[in-house]
Amino acid sequence: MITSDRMAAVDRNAEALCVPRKQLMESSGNAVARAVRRLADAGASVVVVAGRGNNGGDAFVAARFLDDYDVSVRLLGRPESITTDIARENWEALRAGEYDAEAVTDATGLDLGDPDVVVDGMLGTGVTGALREPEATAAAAINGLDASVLSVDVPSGIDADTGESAGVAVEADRVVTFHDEKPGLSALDVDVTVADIGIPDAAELFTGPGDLLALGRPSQSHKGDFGEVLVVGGGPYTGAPALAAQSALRAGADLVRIACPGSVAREIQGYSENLILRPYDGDHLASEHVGDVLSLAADHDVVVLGPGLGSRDETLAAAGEFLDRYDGTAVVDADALQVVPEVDTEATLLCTPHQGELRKMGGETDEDWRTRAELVADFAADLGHVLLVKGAYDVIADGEETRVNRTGNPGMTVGGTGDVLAGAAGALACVLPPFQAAAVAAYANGRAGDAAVEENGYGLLATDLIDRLPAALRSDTR
Ligand SMILES: NC(=O)C1=CN([C@@H]2O[C@H](COP(=O)(O)OP(=O)(O)OC[C@H]3O[C@@H](n4cnc5c(N)ncnc54)[C@H](O)[C@@H]3O)[C@@H](O)[C@H]2O)[C@@H](O)CC1
Ligand SMILES: [K+]
Repeated sequence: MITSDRMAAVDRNAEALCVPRKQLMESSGNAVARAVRRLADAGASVVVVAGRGNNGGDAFVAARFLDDYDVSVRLLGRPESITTDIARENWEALRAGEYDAEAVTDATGLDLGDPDVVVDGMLGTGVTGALREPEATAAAAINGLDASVLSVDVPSGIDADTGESAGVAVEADRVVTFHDEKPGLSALDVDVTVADIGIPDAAELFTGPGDLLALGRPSQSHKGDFGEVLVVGGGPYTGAPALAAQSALRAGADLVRIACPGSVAREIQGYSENLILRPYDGDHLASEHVGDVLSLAADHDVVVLGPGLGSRDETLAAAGEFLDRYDGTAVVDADALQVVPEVDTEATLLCTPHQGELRKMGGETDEDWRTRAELVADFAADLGHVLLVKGAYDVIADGEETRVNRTGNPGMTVGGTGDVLAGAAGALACVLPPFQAAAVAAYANGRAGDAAVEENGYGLLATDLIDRLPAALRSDTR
């Protein structure tokens, strides 16, 4: 099963893995043509009704693989309004090849005749809301025929994720869907063929630019939409919570506060005017602070617990008590990680251990990343939390899904990069589910590190990563 959003991400990842979209479209169209061959013999009459998006593009390709059929293609709308280059190029191929391919601008002019087969390539995963004109009239016309109706990817008008339609929809006899089942199709009473279109497994297993699409920022965004993060850290180390906080801001959080000992607050006060401090007395986290930190945490979307906390017994005990009583979302990093296996919490945790910390948590690791991915997935399932295990290949697992991140470089073993990753994960967990937030955080953090090394060579500083996170989080940057 794959959702439309995930399919778009995988499609983009495939492109980044040297399998361009136009090749996917060619494979999709070819799969549709093969389905027509199973429905009717050569010479049969086929009408292809195409929309202006890539669903239509697939249908144009299918027509090219049916030269021994009596095929006519009807584009709903003007050719100039075709929304993608790859669909337009496939339209132009039909026109250049003098296929029977015409554009109709209103469905009243759409005369489908009495074909043996109709290929419904009007709309696929790009549909939003009830079918508008001319698609609505065209769908009704298609439903009125006694032809075999074959829908491309999804019956037009049906939401691929829910199987529902907001109005009229094509009643298909058969659907050829691509790459993987769509959740909404199993709800329909229709024969579904899942066609392999050559998307490498790597496009799903490895993080890539497609994973950033989920971050699309709605234009009309308001302050507070992108979340408020509370960093709970500092103790023997003062820089770590500041790095995590600045990273959370750069990764898109609207506001970040740091709950830290007074001794730490005095140190980092001058670091940056972007940091809002909530000091508690003393020089390390202890159980008497837990109540206040919990009520502070309640006013934030995500907590980042751990940077620079140190590993005094009473600090670890306090971290454990905080997690026992906290029921929100928390990124747990550094010294706080070791208490996670003991806590029994309602909280949603996103743990970011390196391999040494993973072992201290009771997990197993392995030099080979494939073996490591399996071990981490099993441990995540046992823990019941999301794990992001840092390494040359980062492994992200929640017990159901596993993803591997290949961005990053040896220069990133310098101190502080873990705090930057934790802060970025905290900001992303405000706007994404924790597993996705972890995958995107690993991908962007490594990408920022690669950009830093590309520009300055090795000798990377954690602050170099922070400055490069915004670019690393944009799916349009190369
Ligand atoms: N994502 C992938 O991996 C692949 C996708 N492919 C095809 O690409 C399709 C998705 O293409 P697109 O994203 O371009 O979207 P679609 O082609 O599904 O539809 C987008 C077009 O329909 C219009 N539209 C949206 N809602 C409408 C409504 N309610 N009434 C009338 N018109 C409406 C939009 O304005 C846009 O022009 C998939 O269904 C599949 O057929 C394939 O090429 C293979 C690979
Ligand atoms: K369709």
